[in-house]
Amino acid sequence: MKKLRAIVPATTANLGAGFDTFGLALSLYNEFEVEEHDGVVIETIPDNPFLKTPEKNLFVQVLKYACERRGKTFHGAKVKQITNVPVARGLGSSATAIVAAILISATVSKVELTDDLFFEIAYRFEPHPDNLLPAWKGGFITALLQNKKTYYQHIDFPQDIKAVVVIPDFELSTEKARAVLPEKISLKDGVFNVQRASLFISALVNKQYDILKIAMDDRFHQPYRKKLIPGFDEVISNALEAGALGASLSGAGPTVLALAIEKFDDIGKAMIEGFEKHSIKADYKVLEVDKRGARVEIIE
Ligand SMILES: Nc1ncnc2c1ncn2[C@@H]1O[C@H](COP(=O)(O)OP(=O)(O)O)[C@@H](O)[C@H]1O
Ligand SMILES: N[C@@H](CCOP(=O)(O)O)C(=O)O
Repeated sequence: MKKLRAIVPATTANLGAGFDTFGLALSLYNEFEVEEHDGVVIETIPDNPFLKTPEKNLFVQVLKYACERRGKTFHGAKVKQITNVPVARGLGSSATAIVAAILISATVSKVELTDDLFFEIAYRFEPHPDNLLPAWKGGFITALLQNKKTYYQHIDFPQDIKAVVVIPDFELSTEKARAVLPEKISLKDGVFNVQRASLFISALVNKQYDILKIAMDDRFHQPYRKKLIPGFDEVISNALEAGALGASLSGAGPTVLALAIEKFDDIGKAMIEGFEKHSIKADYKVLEVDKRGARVEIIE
């Protein structure tokens, strides 16, 4: 096997009312380099002892599965990861690892990567098309999984909208953030979210940005998850006051997302203040929408 590199964008899922449905690729990238090796050796930049453990490293686990699925023995791999997407912060870090390994396996085995093949492998590791699809294909995607089939649509995301993501300095695993969700929701809350999710799509298509503020509200997950995120309400209201078009939890959190066409730094700083009032340190990034999705390069 040659030395290969996969570059995969971060994603922000849900965007408020589109819980388990909407996902957007962002201009922040994880890189995964791999070459054949006896045994597994993982280097992570920056150093991350957790990700250097092969059993915890989804990139290695998916590579191994994809290799064995082809009837081959997995002898190991030398992996170098440049991790710009923080782990367990609601920016689709696990999806970057899964997508990278699937794309690299398909390239090595010279197999055409169909949707069926992609999802057959990906869903063994993470059942979230709202992260997997934008990480793979880029842009904004609305998706659903029914009877083992994934239905999805790409929607043009306005060029002038940027994402301000405010990343607090604590981790929240997707597993933990899903464990606090209720089994059932009321009809009233169901209607609330359907109305807002539909309005969100219409506002994007018609470029009617003043509607985004109301369209990004949610009753499916944020009211439950915010208990795990000190300052959440204040961070959202600070973002809106500073000029954001709309704001929501990013994925399962704890990162908070604001969409904006101006005042990006003011919005980022105001959101950080919201966290700081609750003694949480945070950092912000102003990101573009990634339209390209994941890619694989042959290095040597
Ligand atoms: N960049 C990565 N490389 C390899 N494995 C990863 C990576 N990011 C996450 N994982 C694995 O996936 C698990 C689940 O991560 P998760 O909580 O879903 O994070 P995120 O919300 O950032 O996707 C982690 O505990 C880790 O074992
Ligand atoms: N729809 C999922 C998305 C999880 O995204 P992540 O980036 O936090 O893994 C959810 O909200 O649980």
